[in-house]
Amino acid sequence: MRAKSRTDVRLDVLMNLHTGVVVHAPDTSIIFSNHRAAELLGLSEDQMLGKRVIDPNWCFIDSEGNRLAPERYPVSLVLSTLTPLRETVLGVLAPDRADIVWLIVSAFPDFSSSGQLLRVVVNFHDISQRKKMEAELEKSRAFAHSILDGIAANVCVLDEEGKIIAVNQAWKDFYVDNGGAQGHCHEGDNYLKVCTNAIQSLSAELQSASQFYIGFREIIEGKRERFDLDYPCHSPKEQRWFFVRVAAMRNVSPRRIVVTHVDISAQKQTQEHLQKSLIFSKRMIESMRDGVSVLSKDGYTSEVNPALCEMTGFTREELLGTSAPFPYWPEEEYSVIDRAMKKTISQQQGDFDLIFMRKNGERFPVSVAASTVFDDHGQVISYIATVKDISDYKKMESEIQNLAFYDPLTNLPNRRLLNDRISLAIVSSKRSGKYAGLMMLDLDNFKPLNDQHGHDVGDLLLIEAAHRLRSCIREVDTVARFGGDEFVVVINELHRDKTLTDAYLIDIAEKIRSAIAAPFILHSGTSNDKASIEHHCTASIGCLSFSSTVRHGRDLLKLADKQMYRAKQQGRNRVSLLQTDIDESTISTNEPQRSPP
Ligand SMILES: Nc1nc2c(ncn2[C@@H]2O[C@H](COP(=O)(O)OP(=O)(O)OP(=O)(O)O)[C@@H](O)[C@H]2O)c(=O)[nH]1
Repeated sequence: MRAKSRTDVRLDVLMNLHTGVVVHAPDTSIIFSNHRAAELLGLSEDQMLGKRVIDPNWCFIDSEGNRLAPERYPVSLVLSTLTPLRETVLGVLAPDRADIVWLIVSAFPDFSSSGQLLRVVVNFHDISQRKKMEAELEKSRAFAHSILDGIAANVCVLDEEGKIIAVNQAWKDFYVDNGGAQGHCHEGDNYLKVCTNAIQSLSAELQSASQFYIGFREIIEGKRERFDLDYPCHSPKEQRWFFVRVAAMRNVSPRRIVVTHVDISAQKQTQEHLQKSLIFSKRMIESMRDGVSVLSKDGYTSEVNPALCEMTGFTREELLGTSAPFPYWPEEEYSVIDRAMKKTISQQQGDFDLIFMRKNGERFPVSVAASTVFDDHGQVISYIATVKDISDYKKMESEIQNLAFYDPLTNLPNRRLLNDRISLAIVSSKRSGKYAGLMMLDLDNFKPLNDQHGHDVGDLLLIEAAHRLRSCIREVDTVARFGGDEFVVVINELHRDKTLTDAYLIDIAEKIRSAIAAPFILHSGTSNDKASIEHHCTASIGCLSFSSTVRHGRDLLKLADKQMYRAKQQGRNRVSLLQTDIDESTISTNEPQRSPP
């Protein structure tokens, strides 16, 4: 077999090159095409050789997918300009092929030594795969961008030197909102320069600016991966706050850094309002005149106000952190207060009158209003109790009680209480079967003392007379002021025998009469003008014994009154006893007829 000539070898190589090669004559007709060219162009060699116009359905398209007119084909351009065409990207639409084959095409004119155009050599190779990857890449870039643009935060991506290489839509909008020119958004600028300008124009706080620079530099230098910062970005018109996160992307080379700014002004404002309202509540609690104690949901004291400390005598430090039994609970009241606490927990609130204890051990009455505090989800946050010291109130209450039942001048029981005591004596007599005694006493010639020395001196005598009466009887017995200079004495459970009772009654009445008959030394006048008055006074006493045969105290009082007037009539300063056993008939026939003695 004949060895191939060098020309044959070259032709073989050319024919089998991986690059497509087509040679056109100056009239554009194809004079050479290798296998790869036919393959890439989607034509048979027969369809190519000697042809100018190929299949009408066959064409080149540009990168946008537009069909190219034949005069813009590479060969036509070289023929018209007689200059080379380098690396043009073209797509081939072949009739029998579904996919576009993308080529990178170069074409060169070939001249003779005399400068005559001999041919145009066109070469091309397949970049479809690369194009496909680029399209995929573009798709994923578009996808990433749409995600970025969908983020409300301002995001920018920096290269390893801190240059901004991408920003999202929110960043662009923010830039424009802040007076930046539409279309420009710092892409290509160094991020630190952008920050410096922003800080200068917005007069932000220097401290957060320097924190930011340090953190940012460390990320750029790869010393740390991430940092977060809240920073003020106030404009003359607005108070704004931002949260910034600077983070290096993971597993990305070369290094990329993502900066995210989130406007947290609303959150900050809410925080500030919350802070203010917390301070307000604290001040309010502090300024409350009632004591306040706040317990955590676990029952530990988390707050107390100065009023509670003052009231109890314990310091804030001594009360904070304490749990039941609290230092101001008296031991003997533990169970009562504990019940109140449990009631508050089960019913979410409660009002209680309790006894608390001061640090010095003194007990004092308090009124406590306790309630449970819930969060928005209905979970218990704490318990709060306001504590009012009601010592004064209780004192007043007892004074009112006194006024209702006691005579303010002598402090003896008044008529109302006397009626109760007589009723009790009747009940007690029924139970014991013993007689009780009743005395009606009227001072003799009291009026002249008033007339001569005035009512104040008369008052002094009434007070002293009350003392003397009290000293003549037992604790269990009663001396009441009936009115004016009249007193009533009730003596309980004397004897089962009436005669003995009467005798005993006379004894007491005589004792009283003697006590009243003793001279009264009355000190009148002011401290500068004091006078001592000696006054002699006597008493007329009507007395009777009674048992449970009597139903109404008022009947006894009427009978004793009548008896007392008898004593007056008999010459005063004496005791007169009703000797008959009292029953309904005695009462009806003994209707008192007061007449002046
Ligand atoms: N100082 C003073 N006098 C009173 C008070 N209540 C009543 N009196 C006076 O007490 C006097 C009682 O009157 P009488 O019992 O009729 O006068 P009396 O001089 O005691 O006469 P006899 O009872 O008949 O001996 C009246 O002058 C009343 O004004 C009082 O609270 N203080």
